Amino acid sequence: LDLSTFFLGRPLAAPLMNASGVWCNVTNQLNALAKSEAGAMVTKSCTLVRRDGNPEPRYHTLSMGSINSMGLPNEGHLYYLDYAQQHDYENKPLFFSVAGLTLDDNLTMVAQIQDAYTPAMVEINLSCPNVPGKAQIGYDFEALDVILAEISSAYARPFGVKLPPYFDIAHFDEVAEILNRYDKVAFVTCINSIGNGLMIDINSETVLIKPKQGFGGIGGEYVLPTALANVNAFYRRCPEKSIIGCGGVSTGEHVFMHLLAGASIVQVGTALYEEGVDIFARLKIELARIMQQKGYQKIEEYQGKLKTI
Ligand SMILES: O=C(O)c1[nH]c(=O)[nH]c(=O)c1I
Repeated sequence: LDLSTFFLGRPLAAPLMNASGVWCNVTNQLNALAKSEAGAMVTKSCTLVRRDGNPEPRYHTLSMGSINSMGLPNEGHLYYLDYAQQHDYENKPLFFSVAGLTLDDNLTMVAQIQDAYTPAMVEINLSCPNVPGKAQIGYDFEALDVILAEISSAYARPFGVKLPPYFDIAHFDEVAEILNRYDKVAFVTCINSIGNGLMIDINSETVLIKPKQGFGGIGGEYVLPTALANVNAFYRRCPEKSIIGCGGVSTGEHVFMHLLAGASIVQVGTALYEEGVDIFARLKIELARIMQQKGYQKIEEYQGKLKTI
């Protein structure tokens, strides 16, 4: 079965890629993604200069997902720009995740990316929940408007945004209204982890991760319903934009749900962290089997066609 599809006019062998932050911090991880069955790939969100991130333990596997407070550890934007310059874009598209600590840092980074004439597509991360003292831009609607205006005028090409999960219809309406003011925002990636969860070890009566008194972003099975809702909410509200789905994916059925909800590409985070890059081959087989059972030849036949009652 043919799992090929298109994203912003570029061909993808499969609608699957990593979630930023997972298996994409350093070159050997990125090379493994480039060699994997993923149809696209994205770099770890980067800052202007290299960061160690938060003290460890900062990631923990949970019964139905994960909790993390990595703290934006990354090699600095020039490291990923070097990687982008040597990437084989015929093999698969590369997305470049940017998470500047200030608006100026974001503008400096996108200017450097623009000057490098790299085919990589920029995903502005507006939803990192784990940098102490930094509120998520995605939850500050005025700051969201300002950063989109500033980047739209500084960066001449289409770009995307990585949003936090929203939980209120009024917020879907308000954020979509802001996004729709910016034609250059070509895609929206929903969702980032559900911020500032807490899990407890009852034997030691202790939290599981060291940073932020144990508070961290929640991923995995726990977030699937929230991820599907955010994908579908923005798919319905932003008809001119493409949606990248992220959250709760570990099987072909989850991929199918995200595609039905309106995603064009589906990202894998927690399950990729746990299983490794071979997960993409497994998800392709499982998705192909579901399509075969339903008599679908192409993804476009059902993509975004979720029925209501
Ligand atoms: O702690 C992190 O590095 C992190 N962790 C997340 O769960 N989402 C993010 O966007 C980031 I930048």
